[in-house]
Amino acid sequence: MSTRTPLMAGNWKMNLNHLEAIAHVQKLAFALADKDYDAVEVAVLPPFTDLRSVQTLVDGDKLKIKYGAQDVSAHDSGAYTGEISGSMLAKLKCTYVAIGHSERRQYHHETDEIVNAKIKAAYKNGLTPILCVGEEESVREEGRHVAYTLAQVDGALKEIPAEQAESIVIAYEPVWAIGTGKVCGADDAQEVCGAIRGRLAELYSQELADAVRIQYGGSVKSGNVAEIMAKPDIDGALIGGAALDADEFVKIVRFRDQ
Ligand SMILES: O=C(CO)COP(=O)(O)O
Repeated sequence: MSTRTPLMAGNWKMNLNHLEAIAHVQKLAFALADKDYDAVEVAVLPPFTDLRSVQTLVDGDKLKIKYGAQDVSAHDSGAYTGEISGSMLAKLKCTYVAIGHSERRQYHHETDEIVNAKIKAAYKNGLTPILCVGEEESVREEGRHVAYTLAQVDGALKEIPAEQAESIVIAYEPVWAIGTGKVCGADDAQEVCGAIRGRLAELYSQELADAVRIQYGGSVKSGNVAEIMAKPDIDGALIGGAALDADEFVKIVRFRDQ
């Protein structure tokens, strides 16, 4: 029986301004009870411009909800126009930072080397990375999805010591299932999440692999989350569209009731 606490994280992507963010987090805080947080860790990943407002709300009302960013610069500081450093996120008391989301890989040409550098920047600043991996549809059609995803894991974790890697969260998000309504079958998701855990055992140790949380992401909704969460190597979900609806996100957090 796993002792891993499930992590349900809402990736808002480029949605909700800071005023909408406050209203949304207040709704979540109102709906979620202490027993929800005992069963599940709940996090939101708003746009950078919302983080200060979310921090003020979470700190002021002592909310149990965690928050983090959707990306971080690989650099410490300096002439990097438009970038946000790990120390800036740490100053806002972010817990998490998503790294290597497929939309960053696709639209911003982030390679495994860049992802690796960003993971190092996150750990340097005490942030917990949510490393996103997953294959495009063509790769799955060719039956190379496991090898492809494991190569992304290898690249991202290069030179990351066990003392750091033991806290990482890995989100398996098959690109073809993101925002498409095409959810990956629970067995297919388990296949890759199980393989990721196996790779962590090879790279580090079985003990470390057993401690790391592996999420599934891609068209997760209240109607499919229970089936996905029933799989032994899936420890939570990274939720896009459905996380923008507070009622739906709360239902996902309460996946055991679905
Ligand atoms: O990319 C995702 C979360 O990071 C998933 O997005 P959807 O839940 O909208 O498919």
